[in-house]
This record gives sequence, structure tokens and C-alpha cells, in this order.
Amino acid sequence: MIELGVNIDHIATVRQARRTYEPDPVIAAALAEQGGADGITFHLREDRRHIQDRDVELLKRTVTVKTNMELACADEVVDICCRTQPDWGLLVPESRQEVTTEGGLDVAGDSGRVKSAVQRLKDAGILVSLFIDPDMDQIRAASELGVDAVELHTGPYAIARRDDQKRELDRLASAGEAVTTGGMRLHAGHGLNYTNVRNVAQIPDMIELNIGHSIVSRAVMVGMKEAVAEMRRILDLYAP
Ligand SMILES: CC(=O)[C@@H](O)[C@H](O)COP(=O)(O)O
Ligand SMILES: NCC(=O)COP(=O)(O)O
Repeated sequence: MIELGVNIDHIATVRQARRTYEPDPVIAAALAEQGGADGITFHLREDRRHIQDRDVELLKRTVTVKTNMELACADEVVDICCRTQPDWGLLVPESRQEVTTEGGLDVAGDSGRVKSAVQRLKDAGILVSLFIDPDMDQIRAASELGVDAVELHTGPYAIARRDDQKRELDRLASAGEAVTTGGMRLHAGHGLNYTNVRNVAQIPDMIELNIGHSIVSRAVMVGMKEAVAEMRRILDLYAP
């Protein structure tokens, strides 16, 4: 059964729109757990556009399923991650101008900075995952760093036109095989929704999917617990 990581960043996006106290991503995380989430994912960005340091502290204390903190390879947030001790640290690329994460981490081209962040998280006893494009050179570089998991960037698949989607899905499946062969857990995420998730869920050896924006969008209509439960039912149907 595929594990569902629910990313609650965009609950915090709504709160930050007014710089106020609601909706609280910590409460949303508890409701996501009740809906069947196997993990809670949260991205402490350097610009703090949504998740705040306070959220990270409270999530660590209140979440009873896996905690998966997303962060850049930057000393300030690596320090916070090592101090907070989530179960997982997912290293992602960041730029101030981006609306959301664009490409995957360039492990092959920037291994010094990535390697340093990976080592610090491992030394702190945190499981490490790298958010990378479905690219063989990047997967090889990730394997050489000895990380515990790779999260394949499903963004290009998610935005592909129908006639390109099969090519992107095949690319994910081939990359997934390389991740598993490399001895790493196979995760995927970004831009997945209640429809396009079905094909990704059926990729062999897929262990975990991290989904946020689509679940939060659905939660606006039906509530967080039901939005997560609906996604859980789809995953159980397509990847029992
Ligand atoms: C890496 C990824 O695809 C997301 O988990 C990330 O959190 C996207 O950034 P925003 O949540 O800020 O859109
Ligand atoms: N790492 C991907 C994630 O956590 C959720 O991405 P999205 O579903 O918000 O695009």
C-alpha cells in the first residue's frame, strides 16, 4: 500500500495572506491524520512565505505519523531541521522568484553543497530524501551520496498535454526503476491531483507520494479530513 504524505504548506499560504492565526496548519495536520495521512510534509522556505518556524516546532510535537520537513541546502534551515529532528528531511531547490518549486535539485552539478547538507542531516539521525528530476545522472549522484530516498519530481508529468503525458510517465517509470535498483526508497510528488495520481500510483515499487496543493484545494470545499480520505481511497484502489 502506497504511503500518502500530505503537504500542508498551502493551509499556511491562506493564513499568511492576512498575516493572522487561521487557518492553522497544525490543526490541518491533525485532520489530515484522521483522514488517513501516513505522513505530514511541510516546507520551511527561506523566505517563510507560508510555513513558519512556529509551525515546525508545533508539528514536531503534535504529529503522530511521519514528519517530513522540506528545506533548501542552506545552513539556517539545515540548523533548524537538525534541532527539530523530523523523521525525514527532503532537500529541495529554492529561489525567491519562484511561484512553487520548479526543477529538481541539481545533485550531479552541485554535489558539494548538497553533500554537506545531506551529511549534516544524516549525522543528526534524520532520514534524507532528495527531490530530483527523473534523470539518470541525478539518480546516480543521489545514490553516491547514500541518501535513504529519492522523491521524483512529477511536475512535468502533471502539466504535460495528453499526448506528452505518456512520455513523461515512461520517464518516471524508468527513473523509478533506477532509484530502486540504487537501493533507495522511491517517492514522488509535485502537482499530483485526484486524477493524474492514478498512473503514478501504479509505477512499480512506488513507496510514497507527497501531495499538497490539490488536497488543500479540495479541503477548501469538503474539509481536510474528507479531502485526505478521498485521496486515500484513490490510492487504495489503484495501488492496493
Ligand atoms: C518540492 C515540492 O514540490 C513541494 O513539496 C514544495 O513544497 C513546493 O513548494 P510550495 O509548497 O512553496 O509550492
Ligand atoms: N514534495 C511534493 C509535495 O510535498 C507536494 O507538492 P504539491 O502537491 O503541493 O505540488
